[in-house]
Amino acid sequence: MWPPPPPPDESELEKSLRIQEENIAAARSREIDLQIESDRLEAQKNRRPIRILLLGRQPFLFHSSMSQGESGKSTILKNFQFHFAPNAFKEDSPAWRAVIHLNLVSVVNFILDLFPTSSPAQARDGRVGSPRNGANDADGTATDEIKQLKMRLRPLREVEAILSRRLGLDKSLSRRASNVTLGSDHSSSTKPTEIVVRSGSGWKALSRLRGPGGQDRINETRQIIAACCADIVAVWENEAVQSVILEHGEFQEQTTTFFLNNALRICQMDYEPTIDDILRTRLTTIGVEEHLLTLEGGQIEQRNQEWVIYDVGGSRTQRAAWVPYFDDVTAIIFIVPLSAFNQVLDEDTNVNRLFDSFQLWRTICNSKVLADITFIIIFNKRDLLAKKLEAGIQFKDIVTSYKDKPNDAENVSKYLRQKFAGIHKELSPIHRPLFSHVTCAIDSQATSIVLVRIREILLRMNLKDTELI
Ligand SMILES: Nc1nc2c(ncn2[C@@H]2O[C@H](COP(=O)(O)OP(=O)(O)OP(=O)(O)O)[C@@H](O)[C@H]2O)c(=O)[nH]1
Ligand SMILES: [Mg+2]
Repeated sequence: MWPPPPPPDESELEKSLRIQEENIAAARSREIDLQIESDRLEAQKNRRPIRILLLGRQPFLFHSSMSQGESGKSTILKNFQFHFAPNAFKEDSPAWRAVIHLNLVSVVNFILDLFPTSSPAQARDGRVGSPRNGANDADGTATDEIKQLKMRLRPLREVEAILSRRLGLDKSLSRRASNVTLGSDHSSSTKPTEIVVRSGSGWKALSRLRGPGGQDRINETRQIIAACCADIVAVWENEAVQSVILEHGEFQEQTTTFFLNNALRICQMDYEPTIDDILRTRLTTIGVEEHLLTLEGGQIEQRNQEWVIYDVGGSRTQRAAWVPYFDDVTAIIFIVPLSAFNQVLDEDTNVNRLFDSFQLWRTICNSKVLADITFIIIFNKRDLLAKKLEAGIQFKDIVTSYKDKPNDAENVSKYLRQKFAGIHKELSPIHRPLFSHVTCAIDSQATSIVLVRIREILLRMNLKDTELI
């Protein structure tokens, strides 16, 4: 017990000396406490942030066809933010709402553009069509219902323009097949706009800005979308639209159909994006994006730990840009889209995407600069792999070494894990660990289990690096 009780026969002088000593000791103790606290804060400040490089394939943006959904780097990043920094993630909600609205509106505009109000032949001759209700005319002109919807939904053009501007959308990179119609060459592209944002453009902050009329204009778009709700739903439910969509398998794969299926909810004035909605957004970023994440939960030693996550472009032309980021990273998370096994590269249609991932993985494993770095592989898009295999696509037709193993997602994932682990082992002169996980990044619940494991690995590696263990 401090201070100890006074001796029973203490004189006045002894008492005053004792109190003086006790005060000095108490002040000293306070000083020590303050020093400990300040050392702790200093250590925290100097604590090395965990640096993570997210690698995987990225689209090659200057190809004439629309790029397909990629490995899911940004989706994994969103999962990290949602699980480990939920408050900061929530603050971005208005920005995500704008992106979701833009995803929805651009796909609606795209669909409407597929139906010309007059056929190309009529447009040439100046003839007026005689469309039938309920189905698309044989010559590709819009039906009466679609014509009316097109007219009523005209304000969505302005909404798309406003949202694109507010989000800093890069027009020179975003391609849209607005001149593609069913009456003309619809085989060339039936995919909606690819929304492209240049890295570092601070789009989240931009969409929140209260610049001259900034927030007002965003609110205006929300009102227009709410007013158009019934017509947007009608477009999606229209028979002619559905038959066009069904015809084109590629469109089916687009996550944008998710927003159309949920249009009624998303178009409400009081709509707040859910995590599922946010994980489905499609926002292609080119260049290197740096994201700072301050852990909000976890164990005491993990709290306020800073993570810097680099989302790095993966197309062949962008790979030289990676090199400066290799320095000083704690870990590389390499993302392989499992479903890409039967797709080719946009930039070279002779190269299968899966084989390109093998090649890329070889390069990374071979790199001397990366010799001491922790490697984590995420095999993503398990759901889409399962869908393709269930639809009858044979994995062994593309990867012949698979031979007669069962054509299901579990066995194919296992096989690919072994393949990638084999390359890693072959290219590691001395033993180094490899952590691999299979995910479906749009399933936040299931992904959280993987992320918690990754966090443990990263913290362990970081402590080892700073020689604390
Ligand atoms: N079905 C399914 N879709 C996914 C999965 N992971 C990501 N997606 C979707 O795939 C699309 C592309 O994902 P992104 O995370 O943007 O891919 P990325 O690697 O960042 O792509 P780029 O930035 O273009 O290189 C998004 O619309 C995601 O919602 C998954 O596991 N399953
Ligand atoms: Mg991305």
